Amino acid sequence: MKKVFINGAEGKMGKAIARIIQSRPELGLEVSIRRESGQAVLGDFDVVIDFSTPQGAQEAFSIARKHRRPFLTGTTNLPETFLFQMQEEEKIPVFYAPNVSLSVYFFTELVRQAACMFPGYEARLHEIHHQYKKDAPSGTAKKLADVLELPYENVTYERTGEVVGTHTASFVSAFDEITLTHEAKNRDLFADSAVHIALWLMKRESGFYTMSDYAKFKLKEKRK
Ligand SMILES: NC(=O)C1=CN([C@@H]2O[C@H](COP(=O)(O)OP(=O)(O)OC[C@H]3O[C@@H](n4cnc5c(N)ncnc54)[C@H](O)[C@@H]3O)[C@@H](O)[C@H]2O)C=CC1
Ligand SMILES: O=C(O)C1=N[C@H](C(=O)O)C[C@H](O)C1
Repeated sequence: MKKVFINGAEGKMGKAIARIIQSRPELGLEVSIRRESGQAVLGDFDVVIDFSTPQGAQEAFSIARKHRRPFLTGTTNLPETFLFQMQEEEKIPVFYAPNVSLSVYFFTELVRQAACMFPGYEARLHEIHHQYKKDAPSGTAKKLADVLELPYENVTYERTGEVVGTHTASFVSAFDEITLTHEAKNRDLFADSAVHIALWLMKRESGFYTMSDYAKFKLKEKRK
């Protein structure tokens, strides 16, 4: 059994990840550490999965480096300096994605292609999330804004109810409008993917990995 250290363990994502690990023994994983803010880490672990806060992610990264264990974070709104630090990492495998879902990765590629297909159209982005979400716009919306070369200030957003996460890219002209929407219906979309990425990350060399690396691996695996 491989031991998983969940950082932000009592949060919405932390709990969903623990539930998936516990309900699927065939994955060969067990939760060995559940860390919340300020807690010391006692015990052994093979991989760190972090969904917490920017501060929590940086603490967990330091712990992963100290113990030389792979580190996966999906925490959003991370400072540029920390993103740079992760990108430069040479001691351990590190994975970061503002959205760990493969379907969102391919949705982002669709949006990239649509932007090429509709030059001269005005690109717009709108996202909707649950009332508890701390950052805005979402990490996913910022990634989509980068793809569309839109300033983050132009992204519109709503915070309401229990919405898991909806992202809409529109291409607008005076005569028509093309709309692409990804709607996450359940947080397990992210939690299940995070668990599979962690399994994959444990087999990687030291260095920095993103969804693009993971998607390439999955596509190759499918072709076999
Ligand atoms: N990359 C992705 O696919 C996804 C990313 N997220 C991101 O994950 C993060 C967490 O999301 P949720 O679980 O919804 O939030 P949440 O607020 O439900 O959970 C965060 C947890 O982190 C804990 N925490 C706070 N400071 C900490 C510290 N210093 N060390 C360890 N734990 C600490 C909190 O007590 C809480 O239990 C957010 O940044 C969110 O945007 C969420 C869903 C998917
Ligand atoms: O906080 C959330 O819930 C989510 N955060 C991520 C983001 O900021 O893009 C991903 C997902 O949309 C859910």
